[in-house]
Amino acid sequence: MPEIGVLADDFTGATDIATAYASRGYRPVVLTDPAGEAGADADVVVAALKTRTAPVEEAVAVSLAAFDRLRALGCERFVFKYCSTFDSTDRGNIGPVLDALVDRTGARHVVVVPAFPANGRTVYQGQLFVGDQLLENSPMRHHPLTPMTRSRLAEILRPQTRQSVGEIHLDVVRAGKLREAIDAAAERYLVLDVITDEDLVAIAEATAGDVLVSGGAGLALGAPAGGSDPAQAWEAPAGRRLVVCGSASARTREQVAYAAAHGQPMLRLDVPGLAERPEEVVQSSLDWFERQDPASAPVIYSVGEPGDVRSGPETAARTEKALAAIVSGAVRRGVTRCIVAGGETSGAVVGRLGIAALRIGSPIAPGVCWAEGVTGEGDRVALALKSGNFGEPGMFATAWEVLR
Ligand SMILES: Nc1ncnc2c1ncn2[C@@H]1O[C@H](COP(=O)(O)OP(=O)(O)O)[C@@H](O)[C@H]1O
Ligand SMILES: O=C(O)[C@@H](O)C(=O)COP(=O)(O)O
Repeated sequence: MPEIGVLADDFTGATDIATAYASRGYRPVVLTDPAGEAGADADVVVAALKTRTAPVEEAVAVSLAAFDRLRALGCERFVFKYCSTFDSTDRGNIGPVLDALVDRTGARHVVVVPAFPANGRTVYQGQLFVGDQLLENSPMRHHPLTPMTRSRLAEILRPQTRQSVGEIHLDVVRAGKLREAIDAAAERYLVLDVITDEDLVAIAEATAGDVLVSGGAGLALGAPAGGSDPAQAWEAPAGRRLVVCGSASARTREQVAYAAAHGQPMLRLDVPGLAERPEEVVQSSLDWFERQDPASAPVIYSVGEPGDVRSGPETAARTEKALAAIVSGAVRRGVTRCIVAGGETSGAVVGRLGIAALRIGSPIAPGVCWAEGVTGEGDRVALALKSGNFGEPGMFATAWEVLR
């Protein structure tokens, strides 16, 4: 029977926190279709949602439905997983989803912990840093869907919620009386400072009895050790490889540049062409893929440099749809192993493939792992759903090595 239910607001976030739980000795399963089955041995069930940029009402409805499903599966403690860079806007839905989950669970306090030190996300004096930069000065400032122009988390969250938001700073997190500080706080949501993994352990210990916590995969990294073998490698299906990138993030652009410099076949998706002739663009991309050396790992990407990002509300959705159609076509042409860069993009790809659940396999980098699913047509595929800003620059070439 699962104990922990996670609502992840995008698909890369879902495999990010699932791989963190696996590294702590838990047996997570990621449900990419809320109606999917968790399996008998899962102790953590992660519901992968595509709500990060959804309108508030839709995000709340989808999250509550997933919460009810997790509770029906037996989960008793819940994690609302959002991005380690707190991706949202004033009209964003982290606040409204939290409010709705508070109503459902009756939680008196909910911690807000996006920090993920291994990936450079830390919180100090309530401000989120990416490496040595404040969030607002980091490349997240230019994200096509959720540009982050402030760094103080309480200031980002307050306009989104009807609840009060406070902060608990590092000296208190480290003083050994964090539970008392949380209980004494007047505010409902509490932004916690975190600089190291030890701080995450202190937070996990202090909140072990909380019905609801919120944050990034760091919440799982601090969790007490579970009972199973962390190495859950499975045999990857034989077949062709493909990398698709719908992420405009700085790290993905570095990975694209690295792959190009190291001889991987590269195709830049014709994003402007999608407006007029989407099917033709998808078909010509698949024709290009078929012409590549079957032993290679071709890369199809939509942003090589920041100037490639096209504005317009339809462009992002069109690009996601095209990349999803390309992966689906490529799977029909023998692809069994695929890296997908970008959270929204990953949601579109997994949805199009008709995969209901993902089993977690070998870790690739902090926050990134191989995951296995079965498509609606019955094909077994290995996917690495990579957050835009995660992974080493060379991972499009090296990630395959950890796949058995
Ligand atoms: N050239 C482009 N112009 C405009 N939007 C794009 C372009 N390429 C990708 N996008 C969109 O940008 C969004 C990137 O979000 P996502 O896939 O979550 O990446 P990340 O993980 O970096 O946030 C997607 O909706 C994608 O379709
Ligand atoms: O917490 C994180 O940073 C990731 O798990 C995450 O949510 C990634 O989102 P994208 O960068 O949009 O892939």
